[in-house]
Amino acid sequence: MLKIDSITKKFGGIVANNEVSFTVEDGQIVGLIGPNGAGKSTMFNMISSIYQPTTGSITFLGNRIDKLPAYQVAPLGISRTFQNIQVFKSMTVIENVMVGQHMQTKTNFSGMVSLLLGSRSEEKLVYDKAMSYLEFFGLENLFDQKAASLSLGKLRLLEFARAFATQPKLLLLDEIAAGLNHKETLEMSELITKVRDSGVTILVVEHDMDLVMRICEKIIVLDQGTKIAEGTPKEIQENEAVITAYLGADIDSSEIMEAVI
Ligand SMILES: Nc1ncnc2c1ncn2[C@@H]1O[C@H](COP(=O)(O)OP(=O)(O)OP(=O)(O)O)[C@@H](O)[C@H]1O
Repeated sequence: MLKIDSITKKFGGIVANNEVSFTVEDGQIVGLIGPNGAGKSTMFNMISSIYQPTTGSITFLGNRIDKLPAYQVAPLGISRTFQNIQVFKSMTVIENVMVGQHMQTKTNFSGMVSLLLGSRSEEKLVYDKAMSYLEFFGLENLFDQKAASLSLGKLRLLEFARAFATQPKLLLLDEIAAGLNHKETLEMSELITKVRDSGVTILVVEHDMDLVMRICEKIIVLDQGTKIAEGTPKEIQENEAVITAYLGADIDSSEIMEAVI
């Protein structure tokens, strides 16, 4: 589904990604991990075309996307959430999801605004569909609440629901569990798996190792811009380069995973 081929991204003298290559297969949940500053967000920003790579290529479903502007990449079937949640805080929960749906209807954004105002016959259809997304994410009882009034956990769910409502083929989740408590993180893990089971391929950037190890089939590890490991959760937990990158020291691998997890 997604092929990252020898991607390098430089910001002046800083090499944020250095010759990074990996693939994401259809139906997988893949984790992109690494210590702070490893280049994870930069990679996400290139896949969603916020940045263009300095060199290398990104292919999505057989099409080169690394030179496309972001507004052309999203309709191809890539959606994302952001580390700093980006929902419309003055809109209600259901309105946020309806806006997320606009790419999948014949209605453009201004049409969607009139739709939100209730002037189109398509409204009920879009509203009902939005409500079914809210039910999927357990947010249906909050449908008429302003997003600004939601807790962090519910806001993360709302952003997830809004991204899912665009009906992506590939969903990029950027630290979706950041700030969540243990119970919320467990629920988020189950939700991510449920979304994948509904037919969406998922790439996650995540610092919560418990979540990553539980849900990912494959994990890519970056350190200082360079890919240092790739493998199953078990392989990654036993990888010496990963252990050293996280703790900056040579210690026993059983200790590291306790420390990291
Ligand atoms: N727009 C930018 N301009 C200059 N340098 C940048 C820019 N974006 C990222 N960098 C640098 O690129 C490197 C990789 O940053 P990036 O944010 O991708 O890492 P990360 O793995 O996502 O880190 P974190 O886990 O802390 O979010 C860092 O040295 C960062 O300072």
